[in-house]
Amino acid sequence: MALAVGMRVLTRALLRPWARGLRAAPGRTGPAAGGGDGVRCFRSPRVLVEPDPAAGVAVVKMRNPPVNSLSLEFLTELLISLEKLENDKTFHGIIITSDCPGIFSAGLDLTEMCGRDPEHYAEYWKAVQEMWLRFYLSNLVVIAAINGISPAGGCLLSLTCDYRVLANNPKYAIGLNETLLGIVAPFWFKDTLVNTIGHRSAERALQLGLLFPPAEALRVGVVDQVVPEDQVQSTARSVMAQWLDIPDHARQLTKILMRKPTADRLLTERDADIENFVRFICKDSIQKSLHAYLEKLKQKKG
Ligand SMILES: CC/C=C\C/C=C\C/C=C\CCC/C=C/C(=O)SCCNC(=O)CCNC(=O)[C@H](O)C(C)(C)COP(=O)(O)OP(=O)(O)OC[C@H]1O[C@@H](n2cnc3c(N)ncnc32)[C@H](O)[C@@H]1OP(=O)(O)O
Repeated sequence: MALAVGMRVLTRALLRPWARGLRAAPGRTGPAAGGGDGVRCFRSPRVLVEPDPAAGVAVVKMRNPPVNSLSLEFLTELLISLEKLENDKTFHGIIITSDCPGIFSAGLDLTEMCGRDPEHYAEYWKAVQEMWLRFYLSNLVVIAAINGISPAGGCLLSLTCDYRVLANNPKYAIGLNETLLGIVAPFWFKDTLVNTIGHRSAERALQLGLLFPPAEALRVGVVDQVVPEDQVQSTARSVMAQWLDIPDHARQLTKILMRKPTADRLLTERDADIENFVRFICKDSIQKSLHAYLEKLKQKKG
């Protein structure tokens, strides 16, 4: 009993620095509907939360069609959903997955980084940082059930999770492919990849902008498991059950021990990182290449 209380105090002390200033901004979430068992179901236009209170797990489905690009509004809704689940003692784990067929997330929303003013770029980048910090340091067990392609920011979101299950579909690929767009993955994207697959593999993947198909993703360690498409959700559920078997305080403290130095680096350089991003993204050459890339995506259909 005394040990459990001591652990709770220690956990709070360790988590406190991240709790401050990391609250999600108010957004357009819909009213929470009371479930029959007293557990709240969260709804918002772009995030569907399916709670399983008996298991202590919620499935968070991203539905920002057509490609789950991480727009400012979508990021805000994701953060609010995460915060609500973290604040509800019923939940110990979340599974993040996509409601858009064939696409986990197309990454950062290119329209947020193209043709806007510096204030907008700063606001957007702060939201991207927030997404990374909040998911990376979440006290919940977070498992990615990756049921579609997951480039760049989509891969980053997966990398913040504790475990990644990828559907074995040759059309799907995952990786930080920023260099292919003529942009540079920021240091905290890089650090997260290095922490996951090691320095040498990360260097090669980042320089070449590699998007790994399932077998390669598993071999290099970008994902932990590749399973048939129809088993992605059930596999995520059974992995979650294993993780939830571990005493929560011990697991949470270990997660923080492992991730704190990486998160601290961004926390101490957060404003400078925003300034760097704004300077970089405002460059004519970068704007031109992002614009051309967006046009190419649009013309692909026609
Ligand atoms: C020294 C260093 C100093 C400083 C560094 C400082 C800062 C660093 C600076 C920048 C870092 C930025 C990091 C960026 C991270 C990112 O995530 S960038 C985004 C990367 N994503 C991609 O490249 C994916 C692009 N999309 C696709 O490849 C395809 O859309 C798809 C494979 C995901 C899906 O293909 P389809 O199903 O065929 O769908 P369509 O291609 O037809 O797309 C439908 C629709 O959606 C629009 N769209 C697609 N992706 C995005 C996106 N990421 N953002 C916004 N919009 C997107 C696409 O244009 C189509 O639009 P419409 O034609 O329907 O209008």
